[in-house]
Amino acid sequence: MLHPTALTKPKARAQPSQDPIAVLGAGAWGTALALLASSKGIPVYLWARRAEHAQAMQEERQNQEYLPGALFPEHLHPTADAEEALARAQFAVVAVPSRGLRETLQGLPKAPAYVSAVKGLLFAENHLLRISQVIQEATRVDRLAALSGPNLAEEVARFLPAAAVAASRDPALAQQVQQVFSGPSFRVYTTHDLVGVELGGALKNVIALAAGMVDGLGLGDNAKAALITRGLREIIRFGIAQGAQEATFMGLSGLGDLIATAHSPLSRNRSAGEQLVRGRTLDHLEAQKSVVEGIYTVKALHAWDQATGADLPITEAVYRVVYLGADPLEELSRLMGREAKPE
Ligand SMILES: NC(=O)C1=CN([C@@H]2O[C@H](COP(=O)(O)OP(=O)(O)OC[C@H]3O[C@@H](n4cnc5c(N)ncnc54)[C@H](O)[C@@H]3O)[C@@H](O)[C@H]2O)C=CC1
Ligand SMILES: O=C(CO)COP(=O)(O)O
Repeated sequence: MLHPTALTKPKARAQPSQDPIAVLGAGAWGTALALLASSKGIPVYLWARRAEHAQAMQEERQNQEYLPGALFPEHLHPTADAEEALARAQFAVVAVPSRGLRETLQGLPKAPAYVSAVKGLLFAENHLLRISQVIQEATRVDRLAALSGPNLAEEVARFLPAAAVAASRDPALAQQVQQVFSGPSFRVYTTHDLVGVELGGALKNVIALAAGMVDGLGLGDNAKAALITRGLREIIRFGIAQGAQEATFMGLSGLGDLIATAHSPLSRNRSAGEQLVRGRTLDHLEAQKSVVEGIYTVKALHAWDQATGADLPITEAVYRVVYLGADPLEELSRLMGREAKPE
């Protein structure tokens, strides 16, 4: 059911000139993106790895498992047949969690271009890999983009207003993505800063874990504002060292996503942080049905920090709480007691 304040959903109009897209991964976010494009009349093939999941979505015309209640428009075609999904796709949106992504892509037919909707990072063979790099390695396709921003899937699927940024070094691809997903409830900007957009989306999950810890410990709004601000500074410092542009992190995929994720009760990363300080175990969080990407991103960043000596104090504190069982209040005093310096 539509939220009373939802913007007018566009009437499904057939646009035969628009080629289909494939969405790989029928979780909450893949499904929300599929809804956005298909509600504009663009044929969307939503690929699920499990045949029974695809079949259930075909019969129920919704994704009961990951996004219940959002009914599928006629142009949304759930399928477990990757050949069918990718046959005529102008591009494939990748919405599979970072773990298992490489193996998943290696087993599928190729698309002419890929758009990462994944907010994660991998560390392998002493290298930190952004998701577009993992996609490139797995598919050998060079036309790559990322779509990122403050986009909680449940809100996007209810056609509540939201905005995102489509990043690609190929301006035509960024515009293609912009055109496919733009609509009355979803405004898409473009940028060429693929590195910045991917890093902003991935690293904010670590700060969201910390924000959840602040909530769980009842440390207050001043503490959370300080964490978000200093967390953003940490993201910017790291991002610039990786070749990103500072301005990108002040945009939707940096500050914007941090605000949404660090505050929203819908964010799985924020609530994972809250649950951890209230005694939930890492095993429990990993066993949950829905992915908590920050848990893996913080591990990858820690490995990178160990290998290179990057300066990531908040990230390291989160790592120690999540993986070493450190006391979050001790980690906080360690952060508060760091050497005094100018802002
Ligand atoms: N949920 C959200 O609000 C948003 C999520 N994202 C990002 O999108 C990505 C996907 O997230 P969600 O759709 O929310 O996750 P989800 O947990 O709702 O669904 C994950 C989907 O991937 C499948 N899957 C799980 N492990 C797999 C594997 N090893 N190989 C192939 N498929 C696998 C699951 O069956 C499920 O269909 C994540 O990187 C997340 O950070 C980005 C923006 C918003
Ligand atoms: O990336 C998101 C919102 O932009 C979703 O955050 P969670 O994965 O924490 O739910």
